Amino acid sequence: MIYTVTLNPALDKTVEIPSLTVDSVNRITTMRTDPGGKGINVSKVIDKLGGKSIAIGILGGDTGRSIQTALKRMGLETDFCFVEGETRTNMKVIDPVNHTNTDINEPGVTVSKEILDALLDDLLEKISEGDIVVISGSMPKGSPEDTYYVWTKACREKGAKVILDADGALFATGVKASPYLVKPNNHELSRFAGRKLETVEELEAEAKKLMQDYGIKKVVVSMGGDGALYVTEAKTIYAEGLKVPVGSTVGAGDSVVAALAFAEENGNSLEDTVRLSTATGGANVMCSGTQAAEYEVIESLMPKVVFRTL
Ligand SMILES: Nc1ncnc2c1ncn2[C@@H]1O[C@H](COP(=O)(O)OP(=O)(O)OP(=O)(O)O)[C@@H](O)[C@H]1O
Ligand SMILES: O=P(O)(O)OC[C@@]1(O)O[C@H](CO)[C@@H](O)[C@@H]1O
Repeated sequence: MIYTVTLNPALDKTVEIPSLTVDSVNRITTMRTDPGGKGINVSKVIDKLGGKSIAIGILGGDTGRSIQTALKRMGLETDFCFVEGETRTNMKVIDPVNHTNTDINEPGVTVSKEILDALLDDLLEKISEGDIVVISGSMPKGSPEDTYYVWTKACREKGAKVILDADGALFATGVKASPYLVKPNNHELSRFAGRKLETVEELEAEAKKLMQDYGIKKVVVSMGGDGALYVTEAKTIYAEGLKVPVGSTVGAGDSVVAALAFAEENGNSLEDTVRLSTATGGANVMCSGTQAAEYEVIESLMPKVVFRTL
């Protein structure tokens, strides 16, 4: 089974504002809302790929209830813990004239360490050897900085494979617990390295260093429209990004993580994983908001994926 952990979900409100201008009145031309937060997006995409997952995490208030209802309506299995406060609403502003995507993310609810510990205990009771646990996104206020380290270590000790997708200090502490796979984007990996990594060679070297230093088995470095680098002990593959019409790039990384988890569960070869992840990423950027792409679109893109072993 695949479990996705979203400690700080969000209702994503995606609005279109042609020629967005700061210090001025801006008018919205279209808008949509989607249940979001990185782990939740992963669960939505796994479902489209034909897989099953259980989405866990923390929700609060009417916004939290509307997210839970939307996910149930999609047929997803969930097991969220409800806390005091209101789950955040994140604004995603798309400017179709200047081709920009601007994220305005709220901080989210405040939680206590006791709530996090209870949620982790609950997860540890559910998981067993061979399960996949996807831990991604930011954490609610009040969470200790080492939360992803603690969760990764505990899940790993139960024999689960942890996929970690986080940024900054959450990533830097999380990797110390040896997750199975990490998926930083090139900017996140640069921040971790403390210097700008520009070439594929520099990104591959840093990914290999991560694997050596922390015992991580696989590192996937995504590079937006420039594709992704898949680094394993056996080989490294570079996949070009697909040329697709862009609806919204928000959640592109989550869709790649979903494909990676799904491929891992199914024991896919690295080549098949690369094809599926690239097509899933491409199909999802064609969608508006954080809507998950239909499998037919993903399938139609698979033969177009271009990759090479480095
Ligand atoms: N403009 C684009 N055109 C085609 N494919 C894209 C584009 N942007 C992203 N992708 C696909 O999605 C994958 C992940 O994108 P990206 O590197 O932006 O992830 P990310 O930074 O983690 O995203 P996010 O944090 O918004 O979820 C890329 O490797 C690529 O396959
Ligand atoms: O604030 P975080 O947790 O880092 O990111 C949250 C978020 O931007 O990530 C998803 C896209 O990846 C969105 O659904 C959501 O709004």
